[in-house]
Amino acid sequence: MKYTVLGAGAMGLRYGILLQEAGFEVDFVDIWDKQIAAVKQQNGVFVSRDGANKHLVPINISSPEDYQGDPDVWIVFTKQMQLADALKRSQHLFNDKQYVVTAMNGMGHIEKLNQYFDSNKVISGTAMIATVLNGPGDVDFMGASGAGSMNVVNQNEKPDEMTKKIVEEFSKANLNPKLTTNFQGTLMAKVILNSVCNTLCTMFGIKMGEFIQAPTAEKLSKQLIDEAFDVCERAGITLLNTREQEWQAIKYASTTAMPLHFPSMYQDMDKNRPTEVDYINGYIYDLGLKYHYEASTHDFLRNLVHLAEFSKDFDPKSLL
Ligand SMILES: NC(=O)C1=CN([C@@H]2O[C@H](COP(=O)(O)OP(=O)(O)OC[C@H]3O[C@@H](n4cnc5c(N)ncnc54)[C@H](OP(=O)(O)O)[C@@H]3O)[C@@H](O)[C@H]2O)C=CC1
Ligand SMILES: CC(C)(CO)C(=O)C(=O)O
Repeated sequence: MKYTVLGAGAMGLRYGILLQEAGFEVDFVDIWDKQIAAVKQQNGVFVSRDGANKHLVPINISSPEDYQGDPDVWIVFTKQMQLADALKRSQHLFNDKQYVVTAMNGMGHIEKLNQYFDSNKVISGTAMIATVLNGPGDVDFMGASGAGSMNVVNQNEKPDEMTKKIVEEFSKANLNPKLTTNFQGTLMAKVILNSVCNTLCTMFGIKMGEFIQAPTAEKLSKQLIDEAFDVCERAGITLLNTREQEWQAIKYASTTAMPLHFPSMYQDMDKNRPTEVDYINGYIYDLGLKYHYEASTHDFLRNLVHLAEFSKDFDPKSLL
């Protein structure tokens, strides 16, 4: 099938290049001008694995306004804050026969996708695949080839032939997809993992492998897991994991799967960009409020991340 990636950043490049290398036709569309300019100027993307073996991979990249393709499947991987703009600028390229796949972190993206794609054509998921964009046109795939994995779930929870074909092609691309039929429970399980690993590693500027060795890691994680599970129970969401399995998933990711990874939220904070915390810890807190429950630790952490964002932007000279 033919794929077009919308959002050719770290994860968009990872998915698109792995599919391209597996023999599928892939184009890339981005709203980030510097990325398009760098890729065009150097005739491709520099790809490394764990910081080594940097090599140039040719790709087709355009802005939405310049793109003319008609893919079978869109793969959407923007940051949550960029999605509305990316979809609006690309809307002339969408049609009723196309499917859309996304494994963005946080929550908020599905409603935006549904403004352009029928829920029967929306396939979401979660990616345990760590990737770093060093800068425009330069991406680092973290972890050994084939090490990451993902969950795939239809918004309508009814996998059709097209879904099975996408899963088959993603398997050929070494993305290790696992099909589930619990939409909210699959997505929220990843939101909870990110609400622990991404947020705490970002606050302290540490890698996941460092966080998990801290004597307080289990206590901190379990407090956040418990609050998030309390919210989901009130919202009627049956999570994919039990509380204990969620903690084990965090331990496995941090100890074994990606100990050297700075989560994507840290990468944003480090480069003075806004983070996705409102779509992760903030989403959990806001969902709880709808059911008269305050996930106050998630709210406190969300506000700490915002304080850190603010302090990064703050000019101390303004105090003089
Ligand atoms: N990276 C990862 O390991 C994982 C990420 N995800 C999720 O996937 C989605 C896409 O995230 P991801 O692919 O990480 O993000 P991107 O790599 O797409 O983010 C890149 C964006 O950041 C901005 N940017 C500006 N300057 C730089 C720079 N020097 N280096 C890098 N980026 C710059 C640009 O937007 P602008 O100029 O407008 O700020 C650019 O479009 C998110 O929802 C994320 O949470 C999920 C699993 C793993
Ligand atoms: C790779 C992983 C799972 C780490 O939490 C992630 O989702 C991220 O970096 O945003």
